[in-house]
Amino acid sequence: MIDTLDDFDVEGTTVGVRVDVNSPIGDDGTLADDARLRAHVDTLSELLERGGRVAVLAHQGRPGGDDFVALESHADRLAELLERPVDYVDATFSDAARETVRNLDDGDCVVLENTRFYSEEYMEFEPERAAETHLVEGLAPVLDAYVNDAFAAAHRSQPSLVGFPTVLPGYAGRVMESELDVLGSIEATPEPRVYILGGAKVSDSIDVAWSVLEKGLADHVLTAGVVGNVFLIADGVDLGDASSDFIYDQGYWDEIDRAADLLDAYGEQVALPRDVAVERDGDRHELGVNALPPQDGEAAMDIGNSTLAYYRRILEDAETVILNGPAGVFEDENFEQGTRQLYGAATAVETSIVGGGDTASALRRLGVDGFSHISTGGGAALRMLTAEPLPAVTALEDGPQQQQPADD
Ligand SMILES: Nc1ncnc2c1ncn2[C@@H]1O[C@H](COP(=O)(O)OP(=O)(O)O)[C@@H](O)[C@H]1O
Ligand SMILES: O=C(OP(=O)(O)O)[C@H](O)COP(=O)(O)O
Repeated sequence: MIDTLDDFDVEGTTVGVRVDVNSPIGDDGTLADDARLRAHVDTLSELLERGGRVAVLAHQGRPGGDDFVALESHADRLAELLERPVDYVDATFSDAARETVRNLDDGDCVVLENTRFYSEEYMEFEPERAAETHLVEGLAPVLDAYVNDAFAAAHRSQPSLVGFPTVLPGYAGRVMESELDVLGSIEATPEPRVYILGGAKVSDSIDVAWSVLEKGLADHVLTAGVVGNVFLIADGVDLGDASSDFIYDQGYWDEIDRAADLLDAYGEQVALPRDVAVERDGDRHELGVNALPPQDGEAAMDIGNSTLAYYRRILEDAETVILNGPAGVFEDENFEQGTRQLYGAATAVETSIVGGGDTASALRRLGVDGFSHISTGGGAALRMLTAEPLPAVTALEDGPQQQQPADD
C-alpha cells in the first residue's frame, strides 16, 4: 500500500519531489517539448499551494548523449507553467544546493541539477545501498519527506528513485498515482490482446515480449522500429551493413540471439515486418524482405505498406492493444508513415494503451489521437503491464528502512 498526497501533512515541510522531465532537447541544448513538465504541474502546484517547500529532482538524457544537458531551461519553463518563480541551482547535493534547499520558504520551489551529472545516479542499486550514495546521504538531511511522481523512471533502481524513500517518509505524486491505477490491471483488459513493440529500446522490448508471451498476456506481439530490425536479423534476413552497424553501435548485437530464442519458443505469435523503407535518391523506397539486402549505405528506417496491411489485419480482431515505440524514424518525413498509420489503426481498437516519451511526442507531432490512455512512461509502462514490479514503486511500498540522517 502506497501513501499518496492525501496522506501527507504538507504545510511547512521541505519535500524532495522526483519528477520525470526527460524530454527532447533542441540544437541549442534547451528543452524542445514540455509535455512531461506539464504532466507534473498538478502534483507540484498542489504541494506548493499546500505550503510545501519543494526541491525538484530529475534526470535528463544519458551520459554521452546530445540530450544530456543541465535543467536550467526546464526550470524556466516550469516557472511559466506553475505561474510562480522557480529557482534553479547548478548542483544537486553540494553545499550550495543544500543551502538553497534549507532556505526555502513555504510555497517556494527550486529545481536541482540533472541527477545523472553524478555517476552514481546512472547505476542501479538495492534500495538500502542506494540510501548510502553521496546524493541521498548529501540531500536527505535537508529534506523532511520525499514524493515520487516520476512514473516514467520507476523501472530504474537508481538512487534518486529508490534511495530517498528508504530514509524518508515517501508518497506517490498524482502522476504516479494515476498511472498505477490505470496500468495496474492489464489482466482485466479485454482479449485478444496485441502488443506492438517498436522504437529503439531493444533489450527492454525483448524482456517485455518474453514476459507477456510466457504469462499468456499477449495473443500477438508485432515488431517494428529498431526492435523489428533486430528480429528480422534474428530470423536470418540480411538487412545490410548500415542497419547492422547501427544495431552493433547501439550495443544491441547480443539481443539478436535473444530474439532468435524468442522466435524459437513463440514464433507463431511474434509478427515480423514483411517490408522496410530505405532512403534512395532522397526519397522513401520500400523493399520486400525477399528483396533484401538493400544497396550499400541504405538502412531500414520504417516499416512498409505490406507490413502495415499485415499488422492491420491482426489489429482488426484485437480488443486491447498496447503500443510502445515508433514504427520508424518518424522525425524524418520520409519515414513517419509507418508510425502514423500503425498508431492510427490502433486507435480503432476498443482499449488502446500507449507508452513512451518519444512515442507520445511522435503522436502529438503526427496528430494521431483517440487512445484510451497515453502513459507518461515507456519502459516503465511496459514493465508494469507485464505485471513486473517497478523498483521505485516497491521502495515506496516498503517505506523507510533506516533512521533519517540528521541535518548538521
Ligand atoms: N528503423 C529505425 N532505425 C533507427 N531508429 C529508429 C527506427 N525506428 C525508430 N527509431 C527511433 O527510435 C526512437 C524512439 O525509440 P524509443 O526511445 O524506444 O521510444 P520511446 O521513448 O517512446 O520509448 C526515435 O528516435 C526513432 O527515430
Ligand atoms: O524517458 C524515459 O523512459 P522512456 O523512454 O521509456 O519513456 C525515462 O526518463 C527513463 O530514462 P532512461 O531510459 O534513460 O532510464
